[in-house]
Amino acid sequence: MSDRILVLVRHGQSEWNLKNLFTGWRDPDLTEQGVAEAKRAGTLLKAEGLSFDVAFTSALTRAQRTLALVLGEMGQEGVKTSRDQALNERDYGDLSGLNKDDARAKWGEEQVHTWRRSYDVPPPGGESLRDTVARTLPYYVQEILPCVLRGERTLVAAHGNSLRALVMVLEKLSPEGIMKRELATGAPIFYRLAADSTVLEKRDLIA
Ligand SMILES: O=C(O)[C@@H](CO)OP(=O)(O)O
Repeated sequence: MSDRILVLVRHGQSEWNLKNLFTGWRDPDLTEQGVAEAKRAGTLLKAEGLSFDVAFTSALTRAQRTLALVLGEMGQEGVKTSRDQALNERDYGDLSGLNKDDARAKWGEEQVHTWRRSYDVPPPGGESLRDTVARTLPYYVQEILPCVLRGERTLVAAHGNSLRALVMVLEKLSPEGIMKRELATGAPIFYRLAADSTVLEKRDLIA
């Protein structure tokens, strides 16, 4: 029986991460540092002796490019890949494109933190993390999980909050627990699942 392996990786630093802008569904590319982070993720995964049978990513450039760089570094360019907007970043609505410090100055530290990290308070015109879970989870259950359970080693390259939505489910975190969970750019998280889809083993490949 082969292992049920799932690796999640957040895209490398984007131009808008660097400029400190709310990004959401906007589509900036990776910075040079982001490219280096994605390559380092590939090197780390290769050093673990891992290879992948299938990959998933969002409809956004920064995640797709990260996936390509990871697979390129592993010498695995041909891996079957699915792209879907179900894995897109949480939609930041009216905040998209605004500077995060300017937003804090305008609405206050606490309000901006609530918009960024609460479970169920959406930013104006955008999605809460709960809304993001509601669109990523069906895709996970219908498309990603069946591959993992069939024993196909699976890589998902996506975004801070679309991956926090999956991490919440995988790690059975409460709404309070997920508030404190930050995902670093280009830092792979390795999971080995049981046949009932619960997590047997979890490792952060960058401490
Ligand atoms: O701007 C965004 O889309 C996200 C990820 O970079 O930011 P935050 O850390 O506020 O969730």
